[in-house]
Amino acid sequence: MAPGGLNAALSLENPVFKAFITYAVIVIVKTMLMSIVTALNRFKNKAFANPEDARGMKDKEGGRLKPVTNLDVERVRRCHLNDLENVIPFVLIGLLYVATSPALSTALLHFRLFAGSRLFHSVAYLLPLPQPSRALGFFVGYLTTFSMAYSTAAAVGFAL
Ligand SMILES: N[C@@H](CCC(=O)N[C@@H](CS)C(=O)NCC(=O)O)C(=O)O
Repeated sequence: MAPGGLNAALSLENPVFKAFITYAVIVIVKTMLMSIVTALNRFKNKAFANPEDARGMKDKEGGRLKPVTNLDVERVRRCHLNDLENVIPFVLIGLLYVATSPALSTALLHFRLFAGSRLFHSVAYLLPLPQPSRALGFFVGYLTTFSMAYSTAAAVGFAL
């Protein structure tokens, strides 16, 4: 723990905390944008989740649009869910990690690897790129968060 303890670690004077806030905001906003990408794909494919969402829109025969499952929309939804499965642990573990006052260079390496891997995961999922591209994006991010979790637990001496 740095001199000044938890207050100093979780202060805007701490460059590690400031870097964490920046990268956390990037991956959270990126996750939020998946809702917009989902909505755009719903309109593009006329694939709505609820009857009321398709109000005023007609099918090819001029009838009322019925809710349908669309492969493209489902792909975006899985990508969004995968972000949630990974970004939430990163943000929670990241806060604990910052509290242990890691070196700035080590912390930045973790934050950049995580953010870069999540952006790559989405590109690989949405284009899509051939596997194992997406799996690589997933595992780099997953292992990065795991490494932060291990460092955090080690910093407190695995105090069970
Ligand atoms: N919830 C995930 C757990 C495993 C995982 O995240 N795998 C990565 C690499 S293959 C992935 O992109 N899965 C696709 C997905 O979550 O839709 C799944 O069902 O696949």
